[in-house]
Amino acid sequence: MNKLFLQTKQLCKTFSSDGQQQHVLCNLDIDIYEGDFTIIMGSSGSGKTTLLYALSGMDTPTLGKIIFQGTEIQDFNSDELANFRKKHCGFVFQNIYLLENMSILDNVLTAGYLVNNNKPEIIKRAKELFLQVGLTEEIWRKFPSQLSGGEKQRAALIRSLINEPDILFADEPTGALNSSSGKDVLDILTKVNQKGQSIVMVTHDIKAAIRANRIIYLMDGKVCGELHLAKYSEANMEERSKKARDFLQQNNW
Ligand SMILES: Nc1ncnc2c1ncn2[C@@H]1O[C@H](COP(=O)(O)OP(=O)(O)OP(=O)(O)O)[C@@H](O)[C@H]1O
Repeated sequence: MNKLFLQTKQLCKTFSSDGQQQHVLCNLDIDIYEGDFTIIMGSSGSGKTTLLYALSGMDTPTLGKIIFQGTEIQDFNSDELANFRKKHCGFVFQNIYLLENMSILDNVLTAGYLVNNNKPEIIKRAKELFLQVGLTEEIWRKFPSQLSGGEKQRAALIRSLINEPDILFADEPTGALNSSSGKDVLDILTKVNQKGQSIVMVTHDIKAAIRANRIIYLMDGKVCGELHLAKYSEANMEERSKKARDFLQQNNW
């Protein structure tokens, strides 16, 4: 088993509105391992995004601990949290959030320069990543509004990887894409994971879920099931699809 990397201990998140409390995450103990592609699934409202936001320091838990490589991040102040996110985490979302007034290349470089002021190194890495995901120079010179949804999501992925994050958090990154663009994005995620990138991703899509080697199923803010799979390869697609479908059925998905 890979090295323990990110952990929650008795993690709770409660939202309060109009005098009502909603316990969205309830005493979660989750271990995430380095190099894993971990998927979080569950029905709508089960707390998947809330968990992802807590794990990545984008939101603070109500109770409990989040331990990243031995450091408890829930006690960080806002500057320390911002620093943690900038240095260690990459993010991709269903809504892509590229800056519209900059070229795709500048979107990526700007993210890179926030962490590394060695500009030639960032430019070199950005160009290598663009070519790896099949975005040509003609495309990276364009502005976001001139790209297809799939191209934009690939660009957003490059932006999230430019600083070589320890962990990539993804919230339904294929949710708004057609199946061919979705597959391109999943192929990239699979490739970077095979090179060692740790990924935690929320999805509703079984095609996305079977790229992972671990699926955690949430129900009402608790872990109600977990499936371990071999690392993805085209050769074991059928077998892993069946295992994932059976697992999801057992969990009344
Ligand atoms: N900032 C907030 N304030 C109040 N309630 C919230 C807030 N964020 C989330 N919730 C509530 O917490 C519950 C869980 O939300 P969350 O987005 O984590 O679910 P999810 O499993 O990701 O759902 P979906 O699959 O529909 O995206 C929902 O009932 C939601 O309304």
